[in-house]
Amino acid sequence: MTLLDDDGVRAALEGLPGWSGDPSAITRTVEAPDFSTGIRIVDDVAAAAEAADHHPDIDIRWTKVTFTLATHSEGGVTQKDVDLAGTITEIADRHGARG
Ligand SMILES: C[C@H](O)[C@H](O)[C@H]1CNC2=NC(N)=NC(=O)C2=N1
Repeated sequence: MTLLDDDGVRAALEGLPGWSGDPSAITRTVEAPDFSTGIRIVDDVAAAAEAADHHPDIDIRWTKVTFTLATHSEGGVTQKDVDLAGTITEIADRHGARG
């Protein structure tokens, strides 16, 4: 899996609303309608991560859930991270999260 450079990450972020980052990692904090919904988002993301064999760092703070993605084996952001970020966005949108 090829590492994305600065321009590659910038271009990818244009297609990922709410995400920010640089070639080391990309991140997004979503705000769920309530704590339980946040946990359901995390549960659905966990299933997607297992299916993709690619796993985000996840920080849960009441209704705010932060996802951070990097490909550890490559030392930075790859297409795998961009793809999972898109899936996380779909999941968060489906559960009515903002941010
Ligand atoms: C063997 C397995 O494919 C690797 O350990 C996977 C698992 N999940 C992973 N997740 C993330 N975010 N980065 C990785 O490099 C990674 N590697």
